[in-house]
Amino acid sequence: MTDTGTDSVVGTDPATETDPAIAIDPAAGTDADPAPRPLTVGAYAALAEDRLPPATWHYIQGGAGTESTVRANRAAYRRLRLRPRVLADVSRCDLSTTVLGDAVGAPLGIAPMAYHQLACDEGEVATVRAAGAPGLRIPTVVSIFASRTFEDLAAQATGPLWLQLYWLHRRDVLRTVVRRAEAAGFRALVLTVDTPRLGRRLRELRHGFHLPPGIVARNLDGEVTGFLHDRQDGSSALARHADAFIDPSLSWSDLDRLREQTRLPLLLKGVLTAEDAARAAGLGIDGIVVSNHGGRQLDGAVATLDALPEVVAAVDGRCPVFLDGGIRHGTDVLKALALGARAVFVGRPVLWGLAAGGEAGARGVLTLLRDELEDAMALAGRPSLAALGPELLARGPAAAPNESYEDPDLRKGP
Ligand SMILES: Cc1cc2nc3c(=O)[nH]c(=O)nc-3n(C[C@H](O)[C@H](O)[C@H](O)COP(=O)(O)O)c2cc1C
Ligand SMILES: CCCCC(=O)C(=O)O
Repeated sequence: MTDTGTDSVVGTDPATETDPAIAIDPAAGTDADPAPRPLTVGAYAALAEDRLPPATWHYIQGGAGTESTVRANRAAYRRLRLRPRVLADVSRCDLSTTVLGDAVGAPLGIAPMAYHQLACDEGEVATVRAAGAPGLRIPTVVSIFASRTFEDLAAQATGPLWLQLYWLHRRDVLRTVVRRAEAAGFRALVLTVDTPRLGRRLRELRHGFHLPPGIVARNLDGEVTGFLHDRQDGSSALARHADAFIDPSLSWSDLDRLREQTRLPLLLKGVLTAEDAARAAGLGIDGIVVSNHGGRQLDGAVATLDALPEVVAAVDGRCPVFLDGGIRHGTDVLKALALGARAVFVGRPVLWGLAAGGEAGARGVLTLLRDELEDAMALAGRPSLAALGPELLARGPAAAPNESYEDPDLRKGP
């Protein structure tokens, strides 16, 4: 991937007619429609934007307030340059590793996102099938607001499933979803701690965002799903739903009660400081996800790549540290791993893939990131994940954002 890389496309590739991972559109690559094969994650964003209703696109794409944290997440990657080593025998690059004890094909995972059926009819079923593709077998963090049932997902998944939780007022409902996830074979719980209320997402407000009929939080009963389908101009149904059902009193003392209910490992998602990371590690938490919710919560929050080193230092090996936010290229993954992330989670690009081509589209996005990471490891002279460390990185000068889809998050304003 180069900074000048635009979404220029190759011509008709014979492979597009046979490989569903590439022919994300049934007509793609045929004489009738010599459709482009997406060469960048950003190209999937372009396809998604063309296919999704504007309100849905803006819900997915948007951040809070001025979206400065969305931009900061990307800018942090542009400030770091790579220091390649040579003569390192890169004839074989090994991307496989373990996360929470499970073998995975690459140090990648899918960040929890609500309502994948907004992007394609199969919703999260398509997502977990893509994550389980040979060569990937990466974890999917299933949102408590998933639009397909845990049981349907477990039946289709070949990679690990983790369940993301919001701290609902209704603890009885939380207990039930945890029990169901355990019974379905989920491997971990991820408690999101950056959302005592929803960030002020101007795109949602502008579009009066609400869920279309037929898309529901399939794993929750109707007692905790109010407001989601009600349109009100200038207001977000999701924000009203969160105000009503997410308990903002969540504090450190609640973690023990959650852990008493389950033998599954418990991770915290949304930690951005050494202070909180040290406290979590001291309490014996099983993993930390450095995240600012893709810039959708506190506008102005620090970029996740910038927060990562202090969190890794504070945790000091007591639990694995993961990161999400702004991962769009294999080199982004490499930079986060070099700063100590055990693996990284991908958010919006997965929904772009789903919108562009369902399961095959999501698989295309994930495979692209995996392949780009392998390229980057080979070219940086680091054939093994174990060999990655901060000596791989140099500071700036920051490369300017690319005007093309290279940086899809910058492509269109609210
Ligand atoms: C459409 C959408 C829905 C999301 N829903 C959830 C959710 O239900 N729970 C959660 O913890 N995070 C949620 N997130 C945040 C993601 O887990 C993740 O932190 C973020 O998307 C990562 O940044 P990226 O999109 O730049 O990769 C959502 C993000 C998006 C874009
Ligand atoms: C109430 C939360 C909705 C899903 C979410 O976390 C998001 O849109 O970022």
